[in-house]
Amino acid sequence: MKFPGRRKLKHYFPVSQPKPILPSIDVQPDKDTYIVGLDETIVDVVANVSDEFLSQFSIHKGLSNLVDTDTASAIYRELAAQGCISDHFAGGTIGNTIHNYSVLADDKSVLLGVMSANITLGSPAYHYICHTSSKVDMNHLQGVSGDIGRGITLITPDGERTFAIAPGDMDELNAEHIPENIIAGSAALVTCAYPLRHQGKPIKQAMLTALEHAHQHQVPTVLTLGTKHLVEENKDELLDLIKRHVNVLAMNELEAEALTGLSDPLQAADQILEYVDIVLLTAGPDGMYLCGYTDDTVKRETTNPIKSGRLADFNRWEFSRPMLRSACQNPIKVFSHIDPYMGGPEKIRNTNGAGDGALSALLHDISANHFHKDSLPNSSKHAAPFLAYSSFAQICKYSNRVSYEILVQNAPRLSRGLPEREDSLEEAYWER
Ligand SMILES: Nc1ncnc2c1ncn2[C@@H]1O[C@H](COP(=O)(O)OP(=O)(O)OP(=O)(O)O)[C@@H](O)[C@H]1O
Ligand SMILES: O=c1[nH]cnc2c1ncn2[C@@H]1O[C@H](CO)[C@@H](O)[C@H]1O
Repeated sequence: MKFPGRRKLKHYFPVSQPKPILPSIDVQPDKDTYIVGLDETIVDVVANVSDEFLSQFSIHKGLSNLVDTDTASAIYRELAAQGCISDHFAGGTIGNTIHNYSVLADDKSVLLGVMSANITLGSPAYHYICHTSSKVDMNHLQGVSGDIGRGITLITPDGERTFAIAPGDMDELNAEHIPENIIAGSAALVTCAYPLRHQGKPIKQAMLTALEHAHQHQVPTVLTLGTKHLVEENKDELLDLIKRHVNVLAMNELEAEALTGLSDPLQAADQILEYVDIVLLTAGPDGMYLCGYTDDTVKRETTNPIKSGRLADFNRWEFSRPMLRSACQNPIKVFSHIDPYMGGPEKIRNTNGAGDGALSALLHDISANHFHKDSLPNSSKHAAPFLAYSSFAQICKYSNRVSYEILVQNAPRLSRGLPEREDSLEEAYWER
């Protein structure tokens, strides 16, 4: 082979040197830092519609609606006839979260779920694979004969997104495809409550098995609630699952209210902290809350202005780092809140995936702590068994920033990482 430019022969094949080790794509539990996500694999079929279109098919705005095959086909036909399907994006709330994690961390993650065994051009599975980061290890997926799920994503003129979900084979994932060793070596396991609405399907048991493995191997477990009516319809079962298996619970304010009956996000988070160690609660234009525990001996006071809501001076200890409640001798609750980055974008393209983006940033912080602890166990950063690398306030900033990035684009997944250094917020703000 001829190489371009002038080279010395000995540089062509440096046989006296050991072969360079090529980075492997497969996750290696003893070497890599990674997270595992279990999801209903779904491709989002995006269409812009009017509010009347939603009423025509009795679709509840802002929520994830399960539809049967006939209704899905009728919606699809109508959208195709009106020519308003704009895109196919890989979706699924956990698929989005771990893809974003891999983009932000520039590191590996593992996806557990199903995938069509035979993928044809233009099929849902094809779109899914095309739009997923190569750092997401898909070697543990279960092959199925049919299609993955289709999430018809209906965007109304206000930018709000509503789903009509046609499940396909997305719920066929079975417990035999849950690799215990991969979960045991991970920095966190993240999954969602959606499988609970498919009671007779194998995915529910697969999810429980994954959570049990994580629990057994002291891997932090993260659950996201999905959508409001799912919480309303499965509240008791969900609460039971949360109390037994979940460390970090993510939700929006509607799901928090459905779970607790409390419309005030702070009060809802306060109550949910009786069951879990960290609560990530996103509240659309009202920003987000990150709440949890730290030990009294390592609490740190904020230098930000003190805020009060239904709880007085609630953000006082937001410069503390999260800990498992069981790891604290004297646990204290910590609450942090942040308004949308730069007051929110001037134009929201699509809110789809904004909450998933926030969660991926939190997961990145948790895995960074795991990595740092593995590399430098004696560092003062690990003087106490913290769950995350940064403080509640800092994680809020990061999560909020990622959500902003999702709001200004059409897809629910990041196409690139965040800039290393942000412009000064003030300058960028006043320039626009
Ligand atoms: N209208 C808005 N204006 C400003 N910021 C917003 C708006 N909507 C969302 N955000 C930002 O995005 C974050 C997450 O949004 P939201 O609460 O809508 O998530 P979500 O309902 O869980 O979304 P999804 O389920 O689609 O991932 C908010 O905490 C906020 O920072
Ligand atoms: O029933 C479901 N199961 C799994 N993911 C879902 C379901 N409904 C909607 N989404 C996913 O949620 C993401 C935004 O948070 C969307 O990308 C959509 O695919």
